Amino acid sequence: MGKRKAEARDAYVIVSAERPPPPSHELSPAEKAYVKWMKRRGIVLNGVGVGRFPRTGRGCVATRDIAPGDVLVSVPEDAIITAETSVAADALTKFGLGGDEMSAEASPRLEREALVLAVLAEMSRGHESDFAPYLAALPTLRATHSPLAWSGAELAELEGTSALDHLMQMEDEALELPSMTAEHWRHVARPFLEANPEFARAPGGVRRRRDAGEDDDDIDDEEGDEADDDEADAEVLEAQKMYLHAAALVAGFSFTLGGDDDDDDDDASDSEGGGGGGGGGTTQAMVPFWDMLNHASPLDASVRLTHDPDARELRMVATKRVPAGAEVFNTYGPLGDAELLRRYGFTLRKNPHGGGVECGVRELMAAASMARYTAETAEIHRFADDPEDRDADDDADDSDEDSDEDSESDSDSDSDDDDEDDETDDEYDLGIGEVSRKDMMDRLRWLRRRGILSNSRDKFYVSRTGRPSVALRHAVRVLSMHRFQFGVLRAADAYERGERDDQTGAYSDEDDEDDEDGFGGAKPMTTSQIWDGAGVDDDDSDLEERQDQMSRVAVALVALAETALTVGRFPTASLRVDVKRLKQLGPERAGERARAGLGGWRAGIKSGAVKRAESGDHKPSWRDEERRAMHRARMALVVRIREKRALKAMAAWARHPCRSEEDLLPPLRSSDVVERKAGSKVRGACCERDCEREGRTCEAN
Ligand SMILES: C[S@@+](CC[C@H](N)C(=O)[O-])C[C@H]1O[C@@H](n2cnc3c(N)ncnc32)[C@H](O)[C@@H]1O
Repeated sequence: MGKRKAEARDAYVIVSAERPPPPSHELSPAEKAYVKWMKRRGIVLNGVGVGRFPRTGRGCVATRDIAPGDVLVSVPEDAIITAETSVAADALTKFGLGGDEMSAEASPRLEREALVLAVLAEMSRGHESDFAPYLAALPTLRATHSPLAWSGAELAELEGTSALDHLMQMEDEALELPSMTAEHWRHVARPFLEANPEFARAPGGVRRRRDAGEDDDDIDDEEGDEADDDEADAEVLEAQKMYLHAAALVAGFSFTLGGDDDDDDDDASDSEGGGGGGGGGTTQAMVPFWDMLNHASPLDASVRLTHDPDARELRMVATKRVPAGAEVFNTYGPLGDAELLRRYGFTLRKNPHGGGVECGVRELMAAASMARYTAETAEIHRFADDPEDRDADDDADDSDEDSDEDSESDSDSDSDDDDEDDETDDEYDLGIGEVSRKDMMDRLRWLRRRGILSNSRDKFYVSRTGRPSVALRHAVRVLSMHRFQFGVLRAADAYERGERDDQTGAYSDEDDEDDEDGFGGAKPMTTSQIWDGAGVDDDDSDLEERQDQMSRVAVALVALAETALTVGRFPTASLRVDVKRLKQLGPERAGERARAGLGGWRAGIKSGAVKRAESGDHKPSWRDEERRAMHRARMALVVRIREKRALKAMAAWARHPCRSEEDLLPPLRSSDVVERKAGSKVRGACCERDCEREGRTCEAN
C-alpha cells in the first residue's frame, strides 16, 4: 500500500496537531467533596489522585513516581456499594435479588441488575445516602456517553454493527450490561420500585425539580410536558431516567469481585473484563476510586486489582513503574471498539484487539446457499460440456436422492427439534443448490453436536485482518456442502454414535447393496477421516471432491462479506461514503472528549460553569450539544468502518489464490488445529508467481 493511502486510511485516528492541554489535577467542588468523603470512609490513596488527561478525560494520576508492588489504593469493604451494603439490601433480598440464594443461582445479568437497583436506591436518597459525595462525583448519564443516552438518530449510525446488535439483544442474559435494559426495567426494576416506592423518588421530588426549572439533560424526554400534568406518570418517568443512569454507571464503573474458591486474594476484575466471571460466588460492586481508572489494552495496564476477604479490604497494586504526573491505567479486557462503545461509551484511537466483525447463523445459511448454487451451476455447465461425465453423474444423482430419502432414520434422536423430522424431503422438487428445511436442520444439528453452534443466535467471528474463525469455516463448510457430501458425513457420524450398528450388517460389504448412505459398499470411514481427508486416495475424484469443498467455503465467505456490505447489515452507505463522512467530521481534537463528554460541561474547572452545573443551573449550550453529537457520530463511524473493513478483508482473504486446503478446510478437532504465528509467511504457488514479484506478503491470518 502506498504511503499516501496509508495516511488517508488512518486519518481518523490521528489526533489533531493542536497542542494538547497539560494534564490538570485541579478538582471541582464535587471532586473535593468526594476526596474528603473517601478519607472519612477509610479509603487510602497512596501516590495517586484525580487527574484530567487530554485523551481520556478524567482519570487516575500518579502523584509521585510509582514502583511495581506499591499499594496505591486500599478500600475497606464497607465503603463499596453492593446489593448487600446498600440501603435496599433487605428489599432486594425480599424481592429475590439478594442474599445467598440469589448468588448461588443468579445469572450474571441479574446480579448486575441487583447492583443497578442498589445504586438507584442510593441515588434516590440524595444527600442522605451514605455514598452521596461518591455518587455526585460520577458523571451524568449523558456524560458517560453510554449508548443508553443516545438519541434514535445517533443509534441509527450504529445500524449493522455488533455494538447495536448486542445492545438491542432481548434474550441473551449472558451479555454484559447495558444490554436488555428495557426488558429488565419492565420485568424487574419497575415491579421492584412499585413494591418499594421509597427508592423510586428523584432526590428533592419530581415536582420540586421541575418547578425549579432544572434541566433534564440526561434523557430525551418528548413526553415531559404531558408527564408534568400527571405527577404519578412524572414519577415513573423520573424513576426510569434514574434507572437508565444507574444502569449506565454499573455498566461503565462496576467491578466483579471474587469468582474462585481460593483462600488467597481474589482477583477482582472490571465487571466487563471477564476475569471474575459472573455468578458462582461473585459479587458485583461499585468500588470508589478503583473506578477512576481508565482503560488501556491488557499489556499497557499498570495495576492489579485485588480483594482480600479476610482483611475485608480491596487493593489497587501497581504492576509497573509509572512516573509522577502520568496516567495510571486499568484494563477492561481485550475488547474491540464495538464492545468498548456499547459498554463504556468510547472507542480507542488504535485498538490492538477486536475490531473484527461477527456474523450470525442466518447470514451464514444464506451465503452457503449461494455457494451451493454457484458450485452446482458450474457442475451443470461442466456436465453439459462433457457428455462422458453423464453416466457417472446419473449414478451420483441416484445416490443423492437415496440419501435424502433415508435422512429420516439418520436424524439425531436426542435433538430438541424432533418435530421437524416428520417432514420429508421428497415432497419438494429441490432446485440447484437448494436443500430442504429438514436437511438444513440436520446440518445445524450436526454443527451443534460438534460444539460449533450452540443456538440459533450464535455469532461467528472474523478478525479485523479478515481471518474467519475456525468455527466460521467449519460452519460454512457444512452448510455449503452438496447434499451427497453432507449425506456421507452425516452417515459416518450416525454410525460412529451407534445410531447405526455395524453389527446389524447395515454397513457390511455383503448387505450394503442399496448403498443407502453413499458408502458404496465400503466400510464407513470415521467423521474425522472424512473431514480431514485422511485416507483420501490421491485419485482424481477424491481430490476433486476436496477442491469442490474448498471452493464452496471460499465462495460462501465471499458471499457472506459482500451481502453484508451491500444488501445485508450495511445497506445504506458504502465504506467509501463512511470514510468520507469521517474525514468531514475531522480528526478528534485534543481535549475534545473532556469538553464534549466525560466531565463534559462539569469539567470546565475554572469556569463558572462548574458551579452552575453543580447547583443544577447549568444548561448545556448548543455548542456543547454539537460537540457531543459529533463525538458520538465519530465513534459510531469508527465502529462501522472497522467492521466493514473486516468484512472486505475477509472477502479478499477467501479470494486470495494462496489459500491452502488447511486454511479453507481446517481440521475438525481443536487439538488438530495448528496455530500458525500471525504474520508468518505462507508460501504457495502464487507467492512465487505474483506475491513476491509484487512485493506482497501473504499473512497466515
Ligand atoms: C471506570 S470509568 C473511568 C473514569 C472516568 N473517566 C471518570 O471520569 O469517572 C469508565 C469510563 O471512563 C471512560 N474511559 C475509560 N477509558 C477510556 C479511554 N481509554 N478513552 C476514553 N475514555 C475512557 C469511558 O467513558 C468509561 O465509561
